[in-house]
Amino acid sequence: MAQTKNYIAELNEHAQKNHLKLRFEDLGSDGLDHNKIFSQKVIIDGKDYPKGVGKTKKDAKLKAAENALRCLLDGQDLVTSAPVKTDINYICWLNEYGQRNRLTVKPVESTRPGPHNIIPWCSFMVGDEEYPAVSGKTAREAKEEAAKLVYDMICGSQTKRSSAGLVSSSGAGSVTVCRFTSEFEPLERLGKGAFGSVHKVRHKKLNKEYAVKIVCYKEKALREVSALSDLFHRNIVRYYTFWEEDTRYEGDLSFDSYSSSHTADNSEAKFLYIQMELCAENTLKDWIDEKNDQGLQDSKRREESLRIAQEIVCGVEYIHSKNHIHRDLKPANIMFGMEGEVKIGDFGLVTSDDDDDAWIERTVCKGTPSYMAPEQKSERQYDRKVDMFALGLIFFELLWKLSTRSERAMVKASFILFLFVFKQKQIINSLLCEKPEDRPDAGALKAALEEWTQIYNGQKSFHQENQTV
Ligand SMILES: Nc1ncnc2c1ncn2[C@@H]1O[C@H](COP(=O)(O)OP(=O)(O)OP(=O)(O)O)[C@@H](O)[C@H]1O
Repeated sequence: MAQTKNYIAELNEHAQKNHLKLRFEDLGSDGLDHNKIFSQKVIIDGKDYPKGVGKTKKDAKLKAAENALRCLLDGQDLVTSAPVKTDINYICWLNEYGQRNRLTVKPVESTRPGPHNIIPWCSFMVGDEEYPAVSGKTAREAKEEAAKLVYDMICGSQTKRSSAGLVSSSGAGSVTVCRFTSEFEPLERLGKGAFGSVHKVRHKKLNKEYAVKIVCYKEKALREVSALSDLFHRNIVRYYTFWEEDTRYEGDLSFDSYSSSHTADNSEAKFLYIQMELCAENTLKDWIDEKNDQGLQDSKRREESLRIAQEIVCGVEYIHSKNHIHRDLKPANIMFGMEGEVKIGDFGLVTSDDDDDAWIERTVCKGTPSYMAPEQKSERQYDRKVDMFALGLIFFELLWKLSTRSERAMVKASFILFLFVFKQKQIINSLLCEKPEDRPDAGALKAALEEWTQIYNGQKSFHQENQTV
């Protein structure tokens, strides 16, 4: 069962830390004895915060604390003592709420004798939940008041904020707080891919930085989340959580063209927000470009390349051990952690490879064309060896200045020379085999790289010793 957060304790702590004078005010109750509704509000340094309502005093207090915390942490405007005027049609809102959540919404209208005349009363049944009855001067007013009460209890009297990105409105009068901007402070947009964008954010309460990727729910997003949540490895970008929102973050202009083509005709379209560890801003693509600009095929580059190659293959071995195929390995999808360690990211095309021996039928042509294995471009059946082919090309780029596709093709053609120079014959040659079954798996590649490193280090120390004699 989902646990309610202790907003009262959190608010007390916040007030203590910031030397604020905090008190709760009991606003009494409404309704009949068996079906009362309680209200409370928070007053901090003499200022009122939105009231909280609930079926018990404790619920109302909790809701009031939650409302105040939201205001304080988001910097939301305070409510004034004057009632907030809204143009929300509460009955419409309630009907839409019922439709969205597949709950029946039924008004229960009645009349009760008053001191001078008959008074109309109304309450609502929403699903199995019976909300308190309230009275009005007319039957319509009683119904509206009853719907407003349900709205207050569900939304906690939060008033709609006008600033962009903080509230998402998903229908006439419907107001929901956007989790992205209420929990996080967006700092900058880090990247924009074909399906969405990635933002650097700060968690407001934890004061820690993360990356949040926002993608349209219907595309590759769920596959990405599901794979990431299976994976926990030093060389794979760490996943924390995801959530779904009806709308995109409004500060995210990258969706403008996307949303018009993908969501305009689909009011059901939702967005997934994926919270991940924040990596350094430079990807492996930037690393390669930088080395190529320096123009040297020096020993330092070879040493660093070897370390990077080893870490990539460790990550890939782990991905394969969990029966996943990445399918889009390329330098732009390989990032670095804050200590320089490799972090494989972008699991948007990941697929499962449950059967070790069988070639599973897959969608043709998924991945980035220039890194695709031959069978990935043309055949419906391929396996994890497509990742090994991409690794072969990545290793080439790590070691050599290959800036264009034609250069890459040329090096493949003058392969013998390349292999002779670097004694990498078996490894890279085998990774780029046309036939997937001839390519090594990640475990064999890792072992070969370790051997290569030992030989390289041995040669290096031999060379250094000879130079110092
Ligand atoms: N965890 C992260 N930390 C820092 N930057 C990140 C992180 N994840 C992604 N990025 C940045 O955002 C860019 C786009 O991310 P990503 O590749 O996941 O998006 P995408 O929409 O799947 O892209 P593509 O079109 O390449 O498939 C990356 O190239 C990288 O620069």
